[in-house]
Amino acid sequence: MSFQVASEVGRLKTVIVHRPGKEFTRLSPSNKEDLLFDDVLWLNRARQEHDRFVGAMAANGVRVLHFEQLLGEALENPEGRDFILEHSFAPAFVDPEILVPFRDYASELSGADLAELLIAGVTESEYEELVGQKLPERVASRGGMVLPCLPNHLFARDASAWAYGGVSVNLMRMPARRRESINLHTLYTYHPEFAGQDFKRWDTEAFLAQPDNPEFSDLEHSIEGGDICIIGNGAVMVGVSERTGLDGVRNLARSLFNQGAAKTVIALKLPISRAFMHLDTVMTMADEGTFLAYQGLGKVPSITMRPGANGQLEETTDDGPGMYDVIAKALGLDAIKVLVNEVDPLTAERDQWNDACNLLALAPGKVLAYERNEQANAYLESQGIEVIAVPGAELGRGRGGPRCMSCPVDREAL
Ligand SMILES: NC(=[NH2+])NCCC[C@H](N)C(=O)O
Repeated sequence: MSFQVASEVGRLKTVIVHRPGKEFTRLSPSNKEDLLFDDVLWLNRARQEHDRFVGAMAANGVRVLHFEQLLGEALENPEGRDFILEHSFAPAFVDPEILVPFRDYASELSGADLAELLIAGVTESEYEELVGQKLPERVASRGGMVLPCLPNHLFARDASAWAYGGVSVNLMRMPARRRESINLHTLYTYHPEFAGQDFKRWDTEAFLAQPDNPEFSDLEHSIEGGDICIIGNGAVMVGVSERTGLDGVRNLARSLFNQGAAKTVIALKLPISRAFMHLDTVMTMADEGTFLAYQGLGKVPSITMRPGANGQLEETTDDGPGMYDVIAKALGLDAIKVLVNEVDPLTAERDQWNDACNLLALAPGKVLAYERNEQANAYLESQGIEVIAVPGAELGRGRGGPRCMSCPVDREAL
């Protein structure tokens, strides 16, 4: 397998996805907000939709890897297993009183069963049956889960993101998603198809400072893949958002520059809100030099980072008006094309909420999009973009579309 993501739109070759599973049987009206979902899901329908999504990629020659299977395989490696047992069964996530028997139980599982348990979590009632011990009264009275489920693995884009010849395992902003990074680190470090292969890690120090650190208070260091857009020509555009802090962008820029993997990183300052949680909820690429943007985004301020003297970052700021020129310059183009569907603002807002801007390019000018955004897709077609529409009535309830649900590992250069 080769590992190289040098653009957003070159022909997509290999991708990691996560098919929704048992974790969604735990998503409920009382916990959905903490788990970052706007509604509960009908699991079987969500799985059918996801199969269509995967089928559309496979039909276009994409090799689709399944996260849960990869994690299970990585956990067959004793060191991978030890790492995950130590950091996931840690006081930050599991009540200290049950930590030891719970970890002992988990350590006996097969790789596949342990992977499922880590993603699906364990409810209080399951615990007693599985571990064969009564839950202490204090723990049992919480009415929740003794190991929380991780439904946001569905959005495979966020916890790790590939850029040029390497991957960043990300420091997630929201507590509900922090354990995802532990799983991704385990996969990339211990899975036979990834371990020791020819790729870099952009995160290492940041990640290792985080795995199960209960304080994790320095949110300016967080970064999530939905904010990271590999625009090409050695440039990366990163949203500073509800999820990504400016220091997180700077850390990524330093890692990329130190290895000569990139020469420009543009930090775009987004409004801080759930609807705009990541850059890819409001702006993605559809073709070479061509972007699709939500009309409500407008032009936002940016900081352009380039390698400076003595390993420092050289930063140039723009207050907003120059946004498109800043991007064009990083791409070495005279201008970029930004497609904005000028419809009634309420329509635009509804479409954006349903991920109309969250495109996954399979090749230049050929994108996957949710079929529900009929009018937005017709607009794209009118602009010469080929749209392959996939269902997302259930999948979209967590606010993520085709781009969010995919983690490209290998993409042809332009
Ligand atoms: N790249 C993205 N836009 N991901 C969407 C993530 C949605 C997820 N429920 C969250 O709130 O974290």
